[in-house]
Amino acid sequence: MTNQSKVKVLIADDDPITRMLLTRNLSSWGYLVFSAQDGEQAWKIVKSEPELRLFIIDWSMPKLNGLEFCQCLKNEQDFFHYIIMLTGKKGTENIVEAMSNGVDDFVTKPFVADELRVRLKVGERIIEQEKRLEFYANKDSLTGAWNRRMILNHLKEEWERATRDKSLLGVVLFDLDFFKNINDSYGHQIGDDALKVFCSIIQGNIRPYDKLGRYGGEEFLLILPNSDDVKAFQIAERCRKQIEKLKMPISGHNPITITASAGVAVCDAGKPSIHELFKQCDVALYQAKQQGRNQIVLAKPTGD
Ligand SMILES: Nc1nc2c(ncn2[C@@H]2O[C@H](COP(=O)(O)OP(=O)(O)OP(=O)(O)O)[C@@H](O)[C@H]2O)c(=O)[nH]1
Repeated sequence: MTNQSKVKVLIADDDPITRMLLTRNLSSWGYLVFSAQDGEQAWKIVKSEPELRLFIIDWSMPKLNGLEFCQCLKNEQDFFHYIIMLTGKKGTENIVEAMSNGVDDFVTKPFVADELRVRLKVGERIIEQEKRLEFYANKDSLTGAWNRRMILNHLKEEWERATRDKSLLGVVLFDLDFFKNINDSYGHQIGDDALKVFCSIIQGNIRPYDKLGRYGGEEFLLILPNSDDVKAFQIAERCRKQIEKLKMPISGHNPITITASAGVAVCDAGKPSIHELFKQCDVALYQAKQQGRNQIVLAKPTGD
């Protein structure tokens, strides 16, 4: 198993012997272990390892104790974490206090390895279920792009950030060309495949912090933080070229090609408003369709 495919676990304990025992056991069970000697160090690791979801945390630690660490996690990150508190404390009162403060499971030291192992497995199962729920709530199940609600949320967040930081924000509204013909000629399944291929091409051409979402049936919104009009246009054009070049194999037919048109608009330090920005994209997209499709049009700023 490569390190990339291993489940990550953060252990935080001020006792070096516990850390050593945990690291040895967890590594032999196939986990990728991150180790911290206090809550503050644990918090730093959380910031640099966003995929961490599973934690074994001591209660009494210097700087930030286990319960405070839990509160930070729950307050600052809106995805699910599974936290096992491994502590010298015992008894109902402590269990109630820990679990009322966001801890998911409670194990008293000294731990029994086999028991800890199955408790970690429970955590992994719950995290997997939560990830599946997150996916269905936030993503378009066909293409894996953000769904309409989420991409509009992201647009609002990025617009607010650009306003605050006085930075640029590029937005691209894509629409597949003559998509109805694809469905009518080859069936809905091929239409669905074309949507998936389209999205994978775009995802392969954007930066990790850019966001692609399905705005409507065959309309997709791409958010490009810190991109001026030249950069946003270039990214859209690069995607368009790759889409037009692709030959989609279809059984019983010659491979088909798909094309897309897009409108690009940019805001600078929150100007224009989201509403206007979107309108500009829409007008530019309409123009791209009118001019013959398979092209990108950069919106003309109209003032807000
Ligand atoms: N296969 C499939 N088709 C979809 C999906 N969502 C929307 N569509 C189809 O997309 C087509 C969009 O058609 P139109 O709005 O007429 O646009 P178009 O044919 O792409 O033409 P232009 O945009 O003018 O180039 C419709 O036939 C919808 O049924 C989907 O999830 N899967």
